[in-house]
Amino acid sequence: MRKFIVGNWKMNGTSNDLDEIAAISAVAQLYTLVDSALCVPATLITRAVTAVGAFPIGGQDCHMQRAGAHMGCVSADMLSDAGAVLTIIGHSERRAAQHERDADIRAKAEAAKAAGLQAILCVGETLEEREAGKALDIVLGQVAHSLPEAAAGAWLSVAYEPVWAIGTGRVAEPSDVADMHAAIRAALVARYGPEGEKIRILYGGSMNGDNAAQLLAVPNVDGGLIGGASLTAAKFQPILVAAQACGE
Ligand SMILES: O=C(CO)COP(=O)(O)O
Repeated sequence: MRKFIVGNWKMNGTSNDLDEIAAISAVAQLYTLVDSALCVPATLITRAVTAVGAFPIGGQDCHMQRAGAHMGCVSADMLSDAGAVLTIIGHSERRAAQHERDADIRAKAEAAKAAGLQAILCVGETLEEREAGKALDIVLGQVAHSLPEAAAGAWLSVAYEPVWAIGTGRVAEPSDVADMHAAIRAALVARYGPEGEKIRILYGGSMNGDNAAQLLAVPNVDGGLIGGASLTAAKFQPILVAAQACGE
C-alpha cells in the first residue's frame, strides 16, 4: 500500500503563508511513490488550492448536516465547493474541546463521504487511559462506534493518534504502535471483510524527520498525520523522504 503523508496545520496559517503552502506542495510532488495532502484552515482552502495546482488540499472538520442553522460551522459540501478533496474528522483536540462524541464523528464521516471527500478519522487514548491499561479498549471502542457502516474502501483512512504524543515531542514506542495498528487492522477486517485491508491506518503524534523512518517501517503503519512538522517544507520533506524509501 502506498504511504499517505498528511500535514495538519490546525489553527495556523494566513495569507502570509501561501508561499510556504506552495513550497510544501512542490516538495511533496517530488515523491512520486507517496500520496500526500495538506489540511489547512477553512479560510485558506480556496487560496491554497490556487497556490498548489493539483496537490490535494483538505479541511480539518465538517458538520454532519449538509446545510442549515449551525452558526460558525462548515459543511462537507462547503469544503468540497472551496476545493478541498479530503477532511480530518474526530481529532482528539475536537473530541476534547468541542465535546465531539463517536456518534457525531460517524455522522461527520458519512457527510464527508456524501460530499465526495476522503476522510481521515482520528482515534487515540489519553495518557490516563494508557496508564490504566485501557488503551486498546478505548481505541477499539472509538473504531467500532465512530466509523460508519459503509466505511469500506480507500476513501477512508484511520489515524491512530495517542493524545499524549500530540505536540509533546513524546512518540509512542514502535512496539506499542505495532500492537495498536494490528488491533485496528483486525477490527477493520472483521467488520468490513477484505475491504478493511484497503483502509489506510496512519500514525500521528510528534512524527518528524528523525523518527518517521522507524514509525513508517512498523507493520500496518500506512502513513502519518503530521502537525508541527508539516508547517514548513523544510520539516515536512524528511518525512516524505522516509515514506518514499518505503515504496522503493
Ligand atoms: O495532532 C497531530 C496531527 O493531527 C499531531 O500533531 P504533532 O505532529 O504536532 O504532534
